Amino acid sequence: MNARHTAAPSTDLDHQREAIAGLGHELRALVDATVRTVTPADVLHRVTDEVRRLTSQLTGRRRTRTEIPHVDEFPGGIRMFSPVTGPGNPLAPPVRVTPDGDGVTGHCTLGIAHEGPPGYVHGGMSAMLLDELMGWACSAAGTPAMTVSLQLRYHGPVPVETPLRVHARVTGTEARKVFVTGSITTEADGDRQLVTAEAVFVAPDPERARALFPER
Ligand SMILES: CCCCC/C=C\C/C=C\C/C=C\C/C=C\CCCC(=O)SCCNC(=O)CCNC(=O)[C@H](O)C(C)(C)COP(=O)(O)OP(=O)(O)OC[C@H]1O[C@@H](n2cnc3c(N)ncnc32)[C@H](O)[C@@H]1OP(=O)(O)O
Repeated sequence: MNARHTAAPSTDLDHQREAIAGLGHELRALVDATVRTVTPADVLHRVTDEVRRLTSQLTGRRRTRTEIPHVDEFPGGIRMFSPVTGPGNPLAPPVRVTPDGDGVTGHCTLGIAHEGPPGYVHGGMSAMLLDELMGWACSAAGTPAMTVSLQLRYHGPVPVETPLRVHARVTGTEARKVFVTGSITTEADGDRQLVTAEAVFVAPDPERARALFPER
């Protein structure tokens, strides 16, 4: 058992978030094992039955499409099930986001499950990381907003199984529009930008925001 499971949670919310993160962590390991295994078909069939049995245990009420999970802070905070930063989402690496001097920086390592060319990250995955981090930069600048335009340049392939750094910063605003740039480098070579991005985000007007996020 690792520290993730033994640390004493301070509140019910912490307890729930820890449980969600614990399941996400194990599912991520399952996904990695699934895309790597060369095990014979009979073992795969056995595991398939076992996974089906486990899935059937997640019963009870399911959240609705627009429901914001009670473990989340929206907008601009913890998103437990984000496909990029959510510790509870096995699709997420997950990226750890920290504020920095002029925006936000994300740290993550992608696996074979995120592969495009063999050994390298899928271009759509790079776009997703940048889109998300640029969204965090908007929130960090006090303007939660949604992407209306995203342009990427792929300068060099991004390796899997290599610690990465994703940086995003707001370069300007114009009424509800926010202009943002972003980049991906390896941790080892922070000067060599492998992917760069430019995006426009728009903070929805209040009426639009109420219609889009009725549960907020
Ligand atoms: C109740 C409080 C809640 C507040 C919550 C507010 C925001 C929270 C939002 C996000 C944060 C949450 C989570 C972050 C998660 C992920 C991060 C990754 C980001 C994404 O994954 S996000 C998904 C993909 N994203 C979309 O799904 C957007 C689809 N879109 C729309 O839903 C509308 O577009 C909307 C609502 C954004 C704005 O609608 P609207 O009605 O409020 O604004 P409007 O149309 O008036 O445009 C205003 C000005 O933007 C210009 N403009 C518009 N489009 C443009 C374009 N393409 N290029 C250049 N400029 C453009 C116009 O030209 C005008 O400019 P001007 O005023 O100068 O004419």
